Amino acid sequence: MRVLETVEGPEDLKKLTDQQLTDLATEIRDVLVETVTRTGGHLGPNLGMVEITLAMHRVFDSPRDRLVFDIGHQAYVHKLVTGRARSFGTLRQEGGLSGYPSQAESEHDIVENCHASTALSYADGLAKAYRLRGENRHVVAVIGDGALTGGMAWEALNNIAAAKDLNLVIIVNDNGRSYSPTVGGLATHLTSLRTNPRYEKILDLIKKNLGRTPYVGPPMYEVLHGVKKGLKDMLAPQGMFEDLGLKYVGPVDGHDRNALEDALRNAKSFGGPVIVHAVTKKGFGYPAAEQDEEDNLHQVRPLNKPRGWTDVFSDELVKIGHRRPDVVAITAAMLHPTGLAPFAEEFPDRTFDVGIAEQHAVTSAAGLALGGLHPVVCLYSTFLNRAFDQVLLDVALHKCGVTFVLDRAGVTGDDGPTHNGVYDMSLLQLVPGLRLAAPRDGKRLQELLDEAVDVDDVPTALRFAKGEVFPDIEAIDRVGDIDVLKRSGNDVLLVGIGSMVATAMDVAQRLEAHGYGVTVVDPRWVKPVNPKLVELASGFKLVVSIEDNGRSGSCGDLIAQALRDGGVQAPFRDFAVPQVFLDHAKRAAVLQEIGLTGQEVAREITEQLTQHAGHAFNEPAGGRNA
Ligand SMILES: Cc1ncc(C[n+]2csc(CCOP(=O)(O)OP(=O)(O)O)c2C)c(N)n1
Ligand SMILES: CC(=O)[C@@H](O)[C@H](O)COP(=O)(O)O
Ligand SMILES: [Mg+2]
Repeated sequence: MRVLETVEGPEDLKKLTDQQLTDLATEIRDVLVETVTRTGGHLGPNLGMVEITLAMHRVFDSPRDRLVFDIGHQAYVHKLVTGRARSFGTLRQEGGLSGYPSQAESEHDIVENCHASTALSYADGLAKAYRLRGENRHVVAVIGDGALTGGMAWEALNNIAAAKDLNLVIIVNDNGRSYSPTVGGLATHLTSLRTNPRYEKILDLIKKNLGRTPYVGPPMYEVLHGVKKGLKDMLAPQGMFEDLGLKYVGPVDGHDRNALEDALRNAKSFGGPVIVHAVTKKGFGYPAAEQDEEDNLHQVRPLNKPRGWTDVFSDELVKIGHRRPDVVAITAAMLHPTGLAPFAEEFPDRTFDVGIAEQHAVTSAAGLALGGLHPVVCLYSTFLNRAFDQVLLDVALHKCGVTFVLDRAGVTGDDGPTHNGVYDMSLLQLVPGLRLAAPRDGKRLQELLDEAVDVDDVPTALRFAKGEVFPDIEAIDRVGDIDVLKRSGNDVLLVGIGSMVATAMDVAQRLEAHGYGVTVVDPRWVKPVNPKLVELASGFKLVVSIEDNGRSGSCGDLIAQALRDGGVQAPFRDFAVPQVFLDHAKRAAVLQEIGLTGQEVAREITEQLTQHAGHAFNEPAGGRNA
């Protein structure tokens, strides 16, 4: 029987011998590789978290002690040792285990958000709550070196450093990488802490001569740690964490479970906030992941992926880069996944990776624009959420010609509710002056990107879906900036937005089969609403919009407003994403679930038309029948 099969929960870990724990770590790595290469998910990060997770669960008592994982993509081992080994094969599948912590799955899971740099703030709050409630419980936060480049982490550290009596242990999982090499002064500093050669040599000397320090409790550890610390202070720069007033333990070999347990026990007994700096290797124990210089195994994806929206963007931006020396690109630690690597290859001096720091990325872009350049800020749609104020007041207020390229917009699916890019059009429609485009296919993405970078007096934004780019849908006519894609009559005007234009064409076919005359248009620039769209709408019995954005504050809202303001009498109906957190599943399954399919939309429109057959629709112009 495998050791893993004997582990139903953390208590079982505490009974295992050293050899059994070593065997367990091997078994866990085998399960991770076998499962994640099949289901997709975060292989590299979790291979690096095996020993840290085992040590955490052996030293602390989850769920009484709370374990918080930053981003949460590194919690697979935690799931395996908290009763979910048997269901681990359902990882990221519809109805199966989430790829992130989930309160519904286990009492051991508490933080589900996988937007980076939040763990220390959650932990700060939890530790304060336990202190105020008089509960003697520890909080352990695991944060990666990448997530530590996020500003929110430093807001939390600033508070934690001043709170000497918080039972809080922060494990910095330092593997030197995020979704690309971790950047900035922090990365350099962490490197200096972990790789001072003289310090390392003397450290090895101590380890060899003193052997493995038997666990003799804090006194001996303090003595040895003092010796090590003295060496480090003498040989390595004073750690910034200690400069902040935080107790710092490390660097600890993040794959030496015994050393980790010693460090965590010492931290646990300290009675105040402690940073344990664990040095790990992303992908540890699986050579393909260890040598993964482009982080392709950070998130395992299908091999030989078809040409995607990201590829189209990536190629077009390089072309623009050649003809426009003022165009520069910014990424927030996502150089490869946002397709900026080719641009960085061609124009290394015009590519800025700011770390996981979207707020800084946006306002730095404002600075670049004010300095006479045209920045292209490349983010996943969902990560723009945290930089809304910067878009509004740092960019748009100053009428900066910044172009935002929002990849993974719309329902993305597998990564669950915190990765669906269904808020960007709602947020951006609030921004005065900002122009927003939603390309329906690769050719329009190229066109609209070229148009966007030519706008220098207001911000522009493009948003497109995750995955394979859609086949080009050519226009049969153009009304102003609006592409007319189909024209068979004036019963229904279908306004398709971006990636949902293909769905609108499907709806049109289904309606025509019921004898209705349908016109399908793609506005291309969805904000501001094109006045020509209002003119066009006045000649129809029903106006419908279909989009892959949240319904609240949707493009549909904007169109409804424009129709009302334009005095259009035709009733209006918008189809969008309902205001709920959507569980993880494939994109198509999620769209089916929320009724955002050609079949369902056509059914609802036919029902409405049938109900009102022959009558003047009783809804006021721009009214919402949905
Ligand atoms: C706000 C935000 N921006 C970007 C991401 C995308 N993302 C997911 S994992 C990751 C890298 C995290 O690096 P690190 O914290 O060092 O953890 P590691 O994967 O190295 O274990 C990034 C950038 C995110 N989750 N949240
Ligand atoms: C960047 C990030 O958060 C990923 O780790 C997440 O899983 C999204 O993955 P894709 O890059 O495949 O959209
Ligand atoms: Mg990292």
